[in-house]
Amino acid sequence: MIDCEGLVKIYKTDDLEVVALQGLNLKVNPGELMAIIGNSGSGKSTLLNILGGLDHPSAGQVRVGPWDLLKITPDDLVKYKRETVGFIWQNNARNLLPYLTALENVEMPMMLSGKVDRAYAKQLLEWVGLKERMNNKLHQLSGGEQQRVAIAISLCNRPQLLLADEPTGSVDTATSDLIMNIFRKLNREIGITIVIVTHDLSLAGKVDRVVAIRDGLTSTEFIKRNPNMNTVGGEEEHSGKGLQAVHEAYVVVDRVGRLQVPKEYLTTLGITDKATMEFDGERIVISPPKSLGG
Ligand SMILES: Nc1ncnc2c1ncn2[C@@H]1O[C@H](COP(=O)(O)OP(=O)(O)OP(=O)(O)O)[C@@H](O)[C@H]1O
Repeated sequence: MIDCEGLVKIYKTDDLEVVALQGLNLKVNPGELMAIIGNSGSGKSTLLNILGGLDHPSAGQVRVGPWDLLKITPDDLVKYKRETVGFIWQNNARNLLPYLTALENVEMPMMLSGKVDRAYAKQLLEWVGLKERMNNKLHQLSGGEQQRVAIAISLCNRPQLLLADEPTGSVDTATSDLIMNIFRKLNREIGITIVIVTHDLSLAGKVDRVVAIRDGLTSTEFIKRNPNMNTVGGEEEHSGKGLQAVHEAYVVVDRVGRLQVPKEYLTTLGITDKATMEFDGERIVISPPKSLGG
C-alpha cells in the first residue's frame, strides 16, 4: 500500500534549510495496522503529511497504491486526497460543529462533496460505537465521543488508507483503549490500512508492527512475537513496557546496507566519525577506532 524509498523532505525558510526526512524507507502492506513512533522533531508528522498529500516530498520515492506522490499532478492530488486517504488529528474534534448533531456532522463533508449517504453515515457512527448518540448535539458529547465522531468523518470518503496523527493524544487511557479497539475493528472488518503516528509507547504496543523514526530515518522496527495476541488494555502496556515486552526489535538495514546506530551507543563508546567493524563469522562488532599512533 505504501512504499517510500530514500524519501527526503527539506523545509526551506529564509536562510535556513531543515532536512526533516533524510532518505527514509518504509513499506506498509495493504490491510496493515501499524504505528510510527519517534521523538519530537524526528519527522513523523512530516511523513504523515506527505502520505496524506498535504505536503510535497523534496526527493526520493513515495507511492501509495497506484499513486506516485512525487510526480502526481495537482488534479490527481485532489483526487487522491478525496478518494484514497482519511486523516485523524489529535484535536480533530475542534473542527466539528457543536450546534449540529453527531449524524449531521458526519453528513456535512458528504454534503460538501455532493453526495449524502445517510445509511452509510449511520453505519459509520455505529462502527465507532455511537449508534445511541447519533442524534445528540456535539456539545452534549464527551471529548472522547467527539473524537469518535471525528473518526467516523475520516471514513466518509471510504478511504483505503487511514492516517492518524496522535489520535489519542488528548484522551484518557480508557478512551484511548476504546479508540484503539475501533481501529482494530475497522482494520479487520473493512480491511482499511491504518498508520498511527504517536510518541506514546503504550499505544504503539497495541499494534502488530511499529517503526521507529530517528532523525528523519527509519531506525528500528518492532514486530509482535504473537500477532494473534490481543493486548489492548493489558497491564504491560499501561506500564509503558508493552513494546519491548511483546515485540521483537530489529534494526532497519536499507537496500545498500546502511543502518543507524543509536546516538547513546555512540556516545557511550566515544565513537564520533569513525568506527572499527569486525565480523567474527556470526556477529558484526562495531567498536571505537583503534588508536594508530603511540
Ligand atoms: N513547515 C516547516 N518549516 C520548517 N521546518 C519544519 C516545518 N515543519 C517541520 N519542520 C522541521 O522538521 C523537523 C521534523 O518535524 P516534524 O513535525 O515532522 O516532527 P515530529 O516527529 O512530528 O515532531 P512532534 O512529535 O513534535 O510533532 C523538525 O526539525 C521541524 O522543526
